[in-house]
Amino acid sequence: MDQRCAVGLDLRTPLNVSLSAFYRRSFAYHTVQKRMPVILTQTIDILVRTKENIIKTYGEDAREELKGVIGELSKLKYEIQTNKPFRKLIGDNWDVEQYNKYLEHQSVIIEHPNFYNSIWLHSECYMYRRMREAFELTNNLKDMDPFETQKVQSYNTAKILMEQLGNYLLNILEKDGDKKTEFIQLLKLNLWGNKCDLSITNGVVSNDMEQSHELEALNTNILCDHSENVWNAISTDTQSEIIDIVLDNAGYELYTDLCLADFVITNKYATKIRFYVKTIPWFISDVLTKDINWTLTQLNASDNPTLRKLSQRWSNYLDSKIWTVEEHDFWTLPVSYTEMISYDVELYRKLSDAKLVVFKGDLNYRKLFGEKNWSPETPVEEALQGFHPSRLCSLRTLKADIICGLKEGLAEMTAAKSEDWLITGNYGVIQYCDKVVIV
Ligand SMILES: O=P(O)(O)OC[C@H]1O[C@](O)(CO)[C@@H](O)[C@@H]1O
Ligand SMILES: [Mn+2]
Repeated sequence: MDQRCAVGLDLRTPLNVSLSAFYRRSFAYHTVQKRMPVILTQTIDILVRTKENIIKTYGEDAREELKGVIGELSKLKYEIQTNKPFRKLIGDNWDVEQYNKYLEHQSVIIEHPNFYNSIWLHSECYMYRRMREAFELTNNLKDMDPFETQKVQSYNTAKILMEQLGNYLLNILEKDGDKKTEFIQLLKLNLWGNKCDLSITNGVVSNDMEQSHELEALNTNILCDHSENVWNAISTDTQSEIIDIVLDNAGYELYTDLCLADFVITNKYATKIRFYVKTIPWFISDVLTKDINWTLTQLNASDNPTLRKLSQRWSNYLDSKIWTVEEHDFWTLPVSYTEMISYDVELYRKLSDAKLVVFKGDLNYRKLFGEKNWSPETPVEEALQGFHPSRLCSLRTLKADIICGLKEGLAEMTAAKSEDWLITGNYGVIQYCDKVVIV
């Protein structure tokens, strides 16, 4: 464990120590203090505003239950604001047991784990899992996604960008261009798709991406660019023909993921792509299976021929199992990926069968690199702390104060240009790590 208990409040996070709201100058503190209560307030607001629609969809019996859910969410907000200790989760799912075991283990290390003395990952995941619990314990609202309204808005905001990217994709799929250049271009477009995330904006849909026609200009903000290594990893033959993509957000980001996957399949760099989704509503915008189906239906109903064409191509990939959607509860546990082997060894083995595993987004980054305040020059291989199921790639725009794998001095230079460089989503990394075999 780290020295959280040994240092006073009001400090920046010490090096090599777990991120936590215990450190007042951290983004974790700001998140627990300001952002998490706002997310709960907004979710409650939406439920209240759309009450009649919800009842129409889920039936009259849902009326009282919805009240109960709103009550639970308000209670949770109060618990955060008054820093109450975490309680055990209720339910019979596998993940409930894992959360409770984890809490028990934490209680041995820290007295009464709570939002401000726990590892940030635990505090934040606990909030989303508690939100889920409120729905799960009802009879009629079990399947409800409280973030659906925001996801729909986000999809609608991105339509113009989707058309542009769709035209570009169909064009490069038809012509005999330089595949490496095209792949790297798509990879970078995909990276910037991660700027569109709803939890960082507290659920507010920004039209940032819509305005930014010059995505190219953003590429100068890639602080570590291993695109060439990623290209080499996909374009050289290995025993495996599978590429795994651990998805992050629905909306424009998901669309960029599907575009990249189409390019990979059409050009035969893999024969199969497995998309890993969350099994419960998560960090507002994270992809669930139903979001993929919904997206394809929307694209198919579009008045734009490019979007319709892509939807048909992608539905065919799914029907013929060239693309599959994979559900595992592990992804929403409050633990880092070094712990995957002990929580879900089958999943670790499954990832090992892929020729490359692509991790999308900021939260995956935090989990890949153990939610620690690394010195920015720490090599990626070291910060992975033994998590090497296969060749790994992380595409992430910076939205949390954790970073590794940067060249000497780059962190300081970037901070001098932009004080908030770690959290605005304006900077990105494309980081690659070869499979490391420990003998
Ligand atoms: O969708 P992403 O890229 O994983 O980002 C989730 C966001 O939520 C946060 O956890 C903050 O609450 C950040 O780490 C990150 O900005
Ligand atoms: Mn996300």
